[in-house]
Amino acid sequence: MSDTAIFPDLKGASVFITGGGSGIGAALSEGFLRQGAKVAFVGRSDASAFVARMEAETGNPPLFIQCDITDIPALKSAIEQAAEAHGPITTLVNNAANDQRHATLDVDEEFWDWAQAINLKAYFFACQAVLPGMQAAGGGSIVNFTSISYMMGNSGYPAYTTANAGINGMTRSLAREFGADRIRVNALAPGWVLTDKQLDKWATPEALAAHLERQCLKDHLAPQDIVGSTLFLASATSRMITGQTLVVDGGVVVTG
Ligand SMILES: NC(=O)c1ccc[n+]([C@@H]2O[C@H](COP(=O)([O-])OP(=O)(O)OC[C@H]3O[C@@H](n4cnc5c(N)ncnc54)[C@H](O)[C@@H]3O)[C@@H](O)[C@H]2O)c1
Ligand SMILES: O=C(O)C(=O)C[C@H](O)[C@H](O)CO
Repeated sequence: MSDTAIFPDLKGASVFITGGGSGIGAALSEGFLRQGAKVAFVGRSDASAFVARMEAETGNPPLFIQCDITDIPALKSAIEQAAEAHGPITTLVNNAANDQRHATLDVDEEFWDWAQAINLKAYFFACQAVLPGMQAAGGGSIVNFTSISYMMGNSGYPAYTTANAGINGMTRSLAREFGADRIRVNALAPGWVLTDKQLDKWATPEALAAHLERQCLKDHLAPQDIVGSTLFLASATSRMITGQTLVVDGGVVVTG
């Protein structure tokens, strides 16, 4: 991992990350662990190999709780379990999502509900579950991952882009409602980040070249490129920033 600034207030902080065992989420887990934070994360599949690797490489093992975030009672119970182990959660990172491609005319109600359950509903109920603990702790920071895909007006995954836009509205409303409690709620919109899954599923040479053409900065983003901005939004370094969407995309220029 490339060098990242140290944020002293994150040492010992109780951090909860959805989907923290692979993709961008794994880089985020590692980034918080290297700050000395107490990290709990949820994911659907067994993450014991990742936990062991983090313990070996950072000396600070994360707590993994197996959970499908579309099961809201299970998600709430995982958040309670994390708070019991690490103390009230003062940083929530809503990261888990699914950008499965789909054509508008093929979407049925079941698919729509599934897409919103992962990409929007779980975000809201994770926020709801951590807010009372943050109020009692005197503050906290929530980082909701969204995407530039809806800002670009991309086709090919309309249920996902709808949820991404919804995340920004939810972020601004929660920032307003809980600002007086010193709880900050921000969104982070990555550009195209070349995770193993993106490379495996969607990244053709043509699509990559076309995307780079639209970026001001001519390097593709890696998961590590998202870590510093997330740590910044979590830490008190950004204490007067709330209700914002931070775009980390290499400067994508959106045209007609
Ligand atoms: N990779 C990109 O190019 C990109 C671009 C823009 C935005 N984003 C956003 O960044 C975030 C992370 O993206 P990523 O590319 O790392 O995704 P990913 O699909 O590689 O990883 C998502 C993680 O969430 C977990 N997850 C998915 N569904 C789950 C469920 N129902 N229950 C529990 N865990 C579940 C997965 O197991 C995985 O660990 C997402 O919010 C995504 O919208 C990614
Ligand atoms: O949000 C996602 O999952 C993306 O992959 C967004 C990318 O920037 C997009 O696919 C590139 O056109």
